[in-house]
Amino acid sequence: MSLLNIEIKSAGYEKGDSIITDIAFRIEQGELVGLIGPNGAGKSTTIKAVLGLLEHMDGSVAFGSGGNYAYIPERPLFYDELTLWEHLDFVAAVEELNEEEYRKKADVLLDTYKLAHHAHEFPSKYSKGMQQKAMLILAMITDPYLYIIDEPFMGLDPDAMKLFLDSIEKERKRGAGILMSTHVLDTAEKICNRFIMISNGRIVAKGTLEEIRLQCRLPEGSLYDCYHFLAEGDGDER
Ligand SMILES: Nc1ncnc2c1ncn2[C@@H]1O[C@H](COP(=O)(O)OP(=O)(O)OP(=O)(O)O)[C@@H](O)[C@H]1O
Repeated sequence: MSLLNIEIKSAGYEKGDSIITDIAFRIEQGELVGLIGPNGAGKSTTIKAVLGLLEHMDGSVAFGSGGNYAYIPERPLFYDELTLWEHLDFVAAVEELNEEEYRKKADVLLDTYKLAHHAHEFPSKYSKGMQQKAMLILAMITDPYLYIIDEPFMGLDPDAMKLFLDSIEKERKRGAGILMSTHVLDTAEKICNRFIMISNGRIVAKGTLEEIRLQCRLPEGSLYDCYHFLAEGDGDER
């Protein structure tokens, strides 16, 4: 059974308003799938459809059984009056995590991401990159079977970027599936197993880089070359 199986005929923010059309794909265990496309193409809308946040949704979204999924939004969200440790305690309570185990795991993650000294401060006051790292820790603490990540690279410094990529790889090896939207194509090309390219609310190509190259007739092309070929002329006009 796939970790995620989505078949959207049409979806949008208001009844009858179709922003995305005929979007269908699956995510299997241990797969990192890149959701790629120009500004306004419909990547965030696709993610919102998966999360069940759209007013208009004609189609189906099926999650594989066996645990929880984690959503990491493009703009981190925190409770103003809670410290990072209090956020961790909150997530642990909601997810009913074993106290001893999650505290041990949290210590390691806080250390790895160099947030141990800031764990009793308010994440709402962190820098952008620190907030992104905090969001990632809050997601990883729950051992999700599926991650849905909207543009993770903005604001991360080179060390944080490497940490993030290492974490993603570790989670993938554990068997978690990951759907990740991004504009950072050279990184996506290196780390994603498959891609879904969206333009004007529709899938214009999907598959491995090899398969996308074939679809674009660019046998030697980079992901950027294929993206450029597929998105050319689309811009953000709809
Ligand atoms: N809350 C909203 N209400 C109405 N329309 C919206 C809303 N959010 C986005 N849209 C519209 O949906 C379309 C797709 O936007 P979406 O945010 O999904 O694009 P994206 O591919 O994630 O772009 P970006 O790369 O800029 O983040 C755009 O035309 C946008 O104007």
